[in-house]
Order: sequence, then C-alpha cells, then structure tokens
Amino acid sequence: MITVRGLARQFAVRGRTVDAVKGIDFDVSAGELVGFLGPNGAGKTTTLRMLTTLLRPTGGTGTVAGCDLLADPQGVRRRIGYVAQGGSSWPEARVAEEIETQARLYGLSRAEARRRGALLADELDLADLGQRPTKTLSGGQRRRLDIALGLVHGPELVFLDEPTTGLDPQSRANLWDHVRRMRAEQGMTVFLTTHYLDEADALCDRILVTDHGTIVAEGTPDELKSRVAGDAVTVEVADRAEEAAELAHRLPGAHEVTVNETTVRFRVARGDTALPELLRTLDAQDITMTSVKVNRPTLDDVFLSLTGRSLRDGERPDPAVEATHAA
Ligand SMILES: Nc1ncnc2c1ncn2[C@@H]1O[C@H](COP(=O)(O)OP(=O)(O)OP(=O)(O)O)[C@@H](O)[C@H]1O
Repeated sequence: MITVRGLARQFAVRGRTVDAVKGIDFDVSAGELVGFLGPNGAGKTTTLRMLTTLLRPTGGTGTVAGCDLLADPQGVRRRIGYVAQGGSSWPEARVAEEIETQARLYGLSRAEARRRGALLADELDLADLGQRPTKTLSGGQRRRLDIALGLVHGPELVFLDEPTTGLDPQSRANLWDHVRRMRAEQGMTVFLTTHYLDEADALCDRILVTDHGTIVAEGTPDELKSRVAGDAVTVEVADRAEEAAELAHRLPGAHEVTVNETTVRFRVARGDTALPELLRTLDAQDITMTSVKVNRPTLDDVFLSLTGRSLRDGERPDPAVEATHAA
C-alpha cells in the first residue's frame, strides 16, 4: 500500500540546509496499522506531507495506494484520507452539514453523502452532535469529527497526524477504540504519526521509530521491546551502594549496572526471579534495601538504547528553524 525508497526532504533555512527527512525506505502492506513514532522535530509531519502529496520530496521515490507519488499525485489524493494536526472543519458549520459538504466535494451524490455521513457519525459517536456548530465541540469530539472528514470518501488508506495530541487520557483511549474498530470494519490501511509511546504500543501492528530524519528501528511493539535485553531493576539501599552494585553485578545475567548515590540500577532477564537472590546476598552483607522496582522494557527503553536519549525528554526545537516557522 505504501513503498518509499530514499525519500528525502531538505529545507533552506537562512542560508543553511535542514535535512528534515534523510532518505528513508519502508513498506506498508494493505490492512496494516503502522505507527511512525519519534520525538518532536524527528521528521514525522514532513514525511506525512510528502506521502499525502502536500509537499514535494527533494529526493527518492514512492508509491502510495498504487499511484506514483511524483508522477500521479492526483491519483494518490483520490485514494487516501488525511487527518492533519490542526483539523479542517469550518467553525460555523454544523457537524452533520460539514461531513456532508466535504463528502459532496469528493463527488458523492447528495444521498450517498448523507448515507456515508450518518454511518461515520454513528461509528465515531457524533450522531447526537449533528446540529452543533463545529466550534463548540470538545477536543475529543473535534478529533473524531476530523477523522470522519478524513474518511468520508471511503479511502483505502488513511493518514492520521498525531491524532490524539492534546486529548485527555479518556478521550485518547476512546479514539483508539474508534480507530481500531473502523480499521477492522472497513479494512482500511492506517498510517499514523505519534510521539506517545503508549499510543504506538496499544494501537499499532508495527512501528517505525524515527529520529533526526532517519528510521532507527522497525518492528512490532513486542519485537522492539524484546531488543532491550531484560527487565530494568532499581534498588534503593540505605548506604554502601557501591558494594550493593558489586553484588548485583555478580547475579547471573546481570548487566548495565550503574550507581547513583543510594540507587543501584541494572538489567537482568527476569527481574522477579533475580530479586530474592539479591535480597539474600545484601542481607548476608548487612546492607539494607529500602525499596525495589522492576520494570518490563518499554518502547522508551528501545528508543533510549537506540539513540541514547529518552523520547520523553522532549527535545528543544532548533531556535533558528522555529523562528523561520513563526515568520
Ligand atoms: N517548512 C519548513 N521550513 C524549514 N524547516 C522545516 C519546515 N518544516 C519542517 N522543518 C524542520 O524539519 C524538521 C522536521 O520537522 P517535522 O515537523 O517533520 O517533525 P515532526 O517529527 O513532525 O515534529 P512534531 O512532532 O513537532 O510535529 C524540524 O527540524 C523542522 O523544524
């Protein structure tokens, strides 16, 4: 459904070149729900705008929904849905009217637009809001309307740009349910960008992890997590942390042992089975353990091990580039 090879985009910013996307390759099969995960500024939106033909690549080739990205952008546009970050509804229009109007813009007959609008409103819990002006909707309702508008012409492939940014946890979980159901019922292919690890984990069949304009890893959430070797164990001791770390180091399979003041951290294949032994050895040496925590690997650990940074750090954008955006 999507094939890209060497896809690249450069921007000229104040006499210098920004490589927003640096020649990426990937494939998405029909019916897959794929997440494009990365921190702010990684190149997610730029990639999405190229795939939806809103931005011309400066390098590479691609086929989207069976049409060549460069030779047949109109064919691509006809076959896809795109839900941008900011949404695309007219503030004064009523919800039902807005869905129908956009369906008509895609060439559906009035009857078909009405039928399709009612179906989507039903599926996305918008049926009771049909007469409300779109400007009065809550964040979650508005995102559901945005998605209805992106799907109104029955696309085989839909792109969602950070669909749940700014929503509360309840609305996010609700929206995930809707996306899953619509995918299951309509057999669509979904490609979404996100910087939420839990979203990628809960929703996606497969994840492409991106950073600084390149793809640094890809796989199912479980495959990616299994790349990080073992559980993360964090032990607090009353004192003598260096000695505790030495003892932790001797546990079978323990690795990446670090000490920070009274905290000892390490990784081990099974944290739950390693702990009783650690407790015994600490006890035998009269070292008091005050707390302990075992964490299963997360996608953030994957990102950290691949890039040396946490996705949660929230990188500061490049000020020169930001200034250009604002201008
Ligand atoms: N029109 C533009 N002109 C100049 N630089 C740009 C432009 N659009 C994006 N960039 C730069 O390209 C890089 C990638 O930006 P992009 O918006 O694709 O990242 P992102 O991963 O979508 O981030 P976010 O999660 O914040 O939306 C950033 O350094 C950004 O500042």
